[in-house]
Amino acid sequence: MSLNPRLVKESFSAIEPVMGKAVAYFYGRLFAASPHLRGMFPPAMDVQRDRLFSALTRVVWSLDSPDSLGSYLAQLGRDHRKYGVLAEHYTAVGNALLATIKRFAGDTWTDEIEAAWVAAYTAAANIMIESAEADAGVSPAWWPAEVIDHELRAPGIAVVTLRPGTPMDFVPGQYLNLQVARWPRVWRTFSIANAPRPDNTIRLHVRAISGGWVSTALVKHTRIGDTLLLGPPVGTMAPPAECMRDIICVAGGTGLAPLKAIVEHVIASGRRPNIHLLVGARTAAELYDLADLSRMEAGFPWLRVLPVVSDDPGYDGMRGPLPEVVQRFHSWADHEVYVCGPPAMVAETVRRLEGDGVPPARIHCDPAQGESRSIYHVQPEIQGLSGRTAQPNRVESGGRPGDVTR
Ligand SMILES: NC(=O)C1=CN([C@@H]2O[C@H](COP(=O)(O)OP(=O)(O)OC[C@H]3O[C@@H](n4cnc5c(N)ncnc54)[C@H](O)[C@@H]3O)[C@@H](O)[C@H]2O)C=CC1
Repeated sequence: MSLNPRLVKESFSAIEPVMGKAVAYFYGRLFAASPHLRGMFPPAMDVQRDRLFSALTRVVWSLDSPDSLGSYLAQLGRDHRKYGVLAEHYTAVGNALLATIKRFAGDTWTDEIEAAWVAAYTAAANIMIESAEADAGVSPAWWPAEVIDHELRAPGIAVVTLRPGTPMDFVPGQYLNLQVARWPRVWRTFSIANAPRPDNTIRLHVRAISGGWVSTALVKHTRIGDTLLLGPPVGTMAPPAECMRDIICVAGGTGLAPLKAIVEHVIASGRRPNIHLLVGARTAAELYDLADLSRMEAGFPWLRVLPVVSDDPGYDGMRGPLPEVVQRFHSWADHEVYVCGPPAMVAETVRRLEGDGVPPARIHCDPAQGESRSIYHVQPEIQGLSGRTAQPNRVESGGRPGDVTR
């Protein structure tokens, strides 16, 4: 059984335009074959669908980059330990996935394509399983964490400080999944907004998103003394290693969180690069962390914090759309660049910086965070799998798209 990334990618691109239907079909198929799995998922599946789509897209389009795919899958495997599911679910998920791809590929499906998907899924699932098994020996599946501080910093924006029951190792720039008691099985991602601290506390910057269950619970209904559940830290954004270049960080809204962690880390490392931190908000009132940032600036003369307000003509400071302000402020071609915030802001900032000659390898942004943005979540299972394989069965039957209960 050998990998054939080309065949997997070609068949996947045929499905991408109807991905919404395909993902709905996938879950229908999965729950029809394994009804007991439904209870492991949240009541509302909308975010879940996005997560599956994100994960699948990322895996398929990374098949030619085994190193980065391997570390992504290993992280995904470790992260899935918190769902507390069982080994055989990998097979159930694989079967449902294969049936779905076959159904939506229609006439283009061949035995060769099927073999390519079986090989790819089996390899991916085995990396996740092995990584989770290795992690089980050294790290908890999740961390209960106590809320030790809760500050409402602006309308709908809170800074929440947590103390995990056992210390959590993480890299500045990483994020984690979080569950509140009010919404069991609903996990949302938030970046850790500080570098590791001696007291092991973790800070989160949270904006209550309209319709966002977890973010609203965190901002409006969480009190000091409450307990939350944290998944393991994930994500690949990290401080520059051994790099003497100057740094620019472009933070949109609560996208500030991981960039603040990175800046804290660089300051604590003893290095002295010049750091420009551009902090964008729509209104001055939403510059929720300025007091803290000013303190950092006062303690580290190489840091310049530059607030930028986009939607308030009366604001007495730098005004305008953040990507435009970044571009016109300075040439950043020699800098290490970190960008985080709303996806469109990130994309536009990156586009402009690349246009101005910043090499893509020096631009760092993580693909997802916050309640409004979803993360990979295939929801297979993980524990106690030595010697077992997650290989799905060949597709045995198929109905029409939408015929999810067959
Ligand atoms: N809370 C967290 O831990 C993290 C959150 N994020 C993400 O950061 C984002 C933060 O959202 P908000 O605070 O509501 O930001 P926001 O909507 O208030 O915007 C923040 C800044 O980005 C600019 N901006 C927004 N949309 C833009 C666009 N289409 N083009 C150019 N500039 C644009 C605004 O003008 C403003 O300067 C969310 O997407 C969230 O998922 C990312 C990482 C961590």
